[in-house]
Amino acid sequence: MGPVTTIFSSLDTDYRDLRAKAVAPLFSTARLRNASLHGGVIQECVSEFVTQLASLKADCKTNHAKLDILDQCARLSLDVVTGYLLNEPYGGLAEHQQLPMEKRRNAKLSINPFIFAIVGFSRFSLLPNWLFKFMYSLYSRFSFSEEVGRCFVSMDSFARRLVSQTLEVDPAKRQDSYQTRLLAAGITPAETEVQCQAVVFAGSDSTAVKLATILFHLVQNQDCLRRLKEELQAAETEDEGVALQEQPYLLAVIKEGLRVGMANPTRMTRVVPSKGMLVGDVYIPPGTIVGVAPYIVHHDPAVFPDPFAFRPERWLEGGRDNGLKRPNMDRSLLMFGAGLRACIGRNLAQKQLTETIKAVVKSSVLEGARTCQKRIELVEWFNAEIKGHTLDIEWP
Ligand code: HEM
Repeated sequence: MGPVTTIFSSLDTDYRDLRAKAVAPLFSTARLRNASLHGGVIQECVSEFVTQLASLKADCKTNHAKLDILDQCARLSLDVVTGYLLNEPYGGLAEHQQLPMEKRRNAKLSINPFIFAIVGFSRFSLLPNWLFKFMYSLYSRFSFSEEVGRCFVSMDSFARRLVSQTLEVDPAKRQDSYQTRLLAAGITPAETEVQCQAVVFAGSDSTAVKLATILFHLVQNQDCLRRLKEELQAAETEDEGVALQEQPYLLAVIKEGLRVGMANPTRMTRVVPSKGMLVGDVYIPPGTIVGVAPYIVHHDPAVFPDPFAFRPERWLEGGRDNGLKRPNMDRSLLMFGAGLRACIGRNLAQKQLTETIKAVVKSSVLEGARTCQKRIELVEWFNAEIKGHTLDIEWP
């Protein structure tokens, strides 16, 4: 992000760890659970998302129109990440609410160009660094538009305002947040602003792509949708607060969605440390850049037969033992990366997915819908892009 090294881009372990450890408690399961209870920020965003989906559906049905679920998911993810981590939703869901229905249905989230600009330069990220820098400077020159500039300014002033509001409050009385924690760890306000922008990008796009992919497959597999609804209804009639392990089909749908959803399809790179390493009987010398690509391992037919099919049942075969853990298959799941540099936001992402899918399925809003394309096509960069930035569904 400009001259600032973020949690993502840092190669210096101490630099990265100071920042990542400062914000880690925000992703605890207890904190996330509270935010998903009635009145919590995640619950409020999800509930608004479902309400909007229902009214957009009614309008689409009357007017035989299509709805872009990717854009709806992008609005939700943006508000969940900002509302939960920065204590103020950016306003993705509220945007365009004042427009007449027809315009609202066709309007796209205004901050998209900020997200796409970052996704865009990730296409060069696997090049050697000197070539990346060259390509990036060319790309920035030719892809820059006034709209992109406006989005960066808007995101910049959002982050600046939140950080300066935090600084106005006595440190002992500050509300817990991403910015509060970074400032308390001694990070400068200027850097904190940039780290906040980076996490907005990190958390919004990937979660939106995964969620839209799951909804897309549920629309295409109305039997899955029915089975999920039955499971959720049965859980509701039992005790309040049924543990996720007691909803195996929901868990299986999410796992399968995370497997087939390609938010980061290309290889996660690592550098072989000073002693070198053995992979099987192959010695890889120190300093070699190695990597594994989720696209390859998630679609390995030896592990996942018929790998491009969305089949939550594959996680249930063999019973409900171990909370659906299937070591042979789990080992091939890399959607959040692996090791010390794995995704720090995975709990938040999974919570958003779980709560949203539950609420969408219970609302019946996707019943009878169909997708406007057979399959999802990607442009395969580090952050994959769904072709055309659109996933339309309709209710015939
Ligand atoms: C389904 C949604 C998400 C997916 C698929 C995803 C995926 C990833 C992947 C593949 C990496 C790189 C891991 C590696 O190199 O091993 C990563 C890193 C990261 N993610 Fe996520 N992510 C998601 C959601 C989030 C959210 C919600 C946040 C925060 C709000 C977040 C914050 C980060 C950060 C800060 C890193 C850098 C970690 C580091 O380099 O130390 N992500 N994510």
